[in-house]
Amino acid sequence: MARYTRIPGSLALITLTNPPVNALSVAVRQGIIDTMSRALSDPEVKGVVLCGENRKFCGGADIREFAGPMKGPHLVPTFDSIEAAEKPVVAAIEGVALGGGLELALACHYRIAHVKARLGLPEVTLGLLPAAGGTQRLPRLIGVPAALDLITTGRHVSAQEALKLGIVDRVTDGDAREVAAELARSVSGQASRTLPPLPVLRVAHLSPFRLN
Ligand SMILES: C/C=C(\C)C(=O)SCCNC(=O)CCNC(=O)[C@H](O)C(C)(C)COP(=O)(O)OP(=O)(O)OC[C@H]1O[C@@H](n2cnc3c(N)ncnc32)[C@H](O)[C@@H]1OP(=O)(O)O
Repeated sequence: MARYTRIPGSLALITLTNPPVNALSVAVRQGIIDTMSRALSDPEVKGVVLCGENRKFCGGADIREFAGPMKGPHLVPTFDSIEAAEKPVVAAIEGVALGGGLELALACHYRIAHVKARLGLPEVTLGLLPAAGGTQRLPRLIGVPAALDLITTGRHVSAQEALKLGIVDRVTDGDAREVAAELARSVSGQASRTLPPLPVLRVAHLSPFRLN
C-alpha cells in the first residue's frame, strides 16, 4: 500500500507501507501509481515527497512474491510515471534504499538521505540485474565507472558516499521528510529536473563498423 497525506506548503506526502522494509509488493506498486495520479491531478498540490513507513525507505522488490507469477503493474512503468511527473518529486531516504528501492529513488527528481541511510543495487547477489531503470538512471546520474562499480559488486554505500558520488542531493541528521518537503517547496513551480543523457564510452580497441 501507499498512504496519501496532504502536508503544509501545498505538498502531498506518499508513504510506502509494507512492513518490515516497505518492499515493492503488488499493493505498493499499485499504491504508488494511484497516489501519484491523485497528487498530479490535484491543482492544489505543487510537489510530492515520497518516503517509507517507520523510517525505512524501501528494501526493493518484495522477495516474498518471487515464488509466484508477476501480478499488477510492473516496476518500469511505475517508476517512469514518477520521472515524467510535471510536479517535483523528492525522495526522503531513511533506513535503506536497496535494489528496486534505489531505482525508485532514482526515478524521483531529487533525493534527500538521512545520515544513517544505506543505498545500493544488490540485485547481482541474487543473480539479477537492476533492470527497473537502475542500469540507465544511475550511470546518467554519476557516470559509467562509478555506476558499474555499484551494479557489479552490489555493495551498499553510506549516505555520505552517496552524496560524494552524486546519488543524493543532500544528507541530513534530522527528519529527511522535512528536509525533502523544504526542497519540494523551494522548487515547486519550476520545470522538473531531468537526468543528463547517458555518457557514451569510447573503447579504443574497437573501430567503427563500416558499410562498404
Ligand atoms: C528485480 C529485482 C529487484 C528490483 C530487487 O529489488 S531485488 C531485491 C533487492 N533487495 C535486497 O536484496 C534487500 C535484501 N535485504 C537486505 O539486505 C536486508 O534484509 C536489509 C538491509 C533490508 C535489512 O537488514 P537487517 O536490518 O539486518 O534485517 P533482516 O535482514 O533481518 O531483515 C528484516 C526483515 O525484512 C525482511 N526483508 C528484507 N528485505 C526484504 C525484501 N526485499 N522483501 C521482503 N522482505 C524483506 C527480511 O526477510 C526480514 O523479515 P523477518 O525475517 O523479520 O520476517
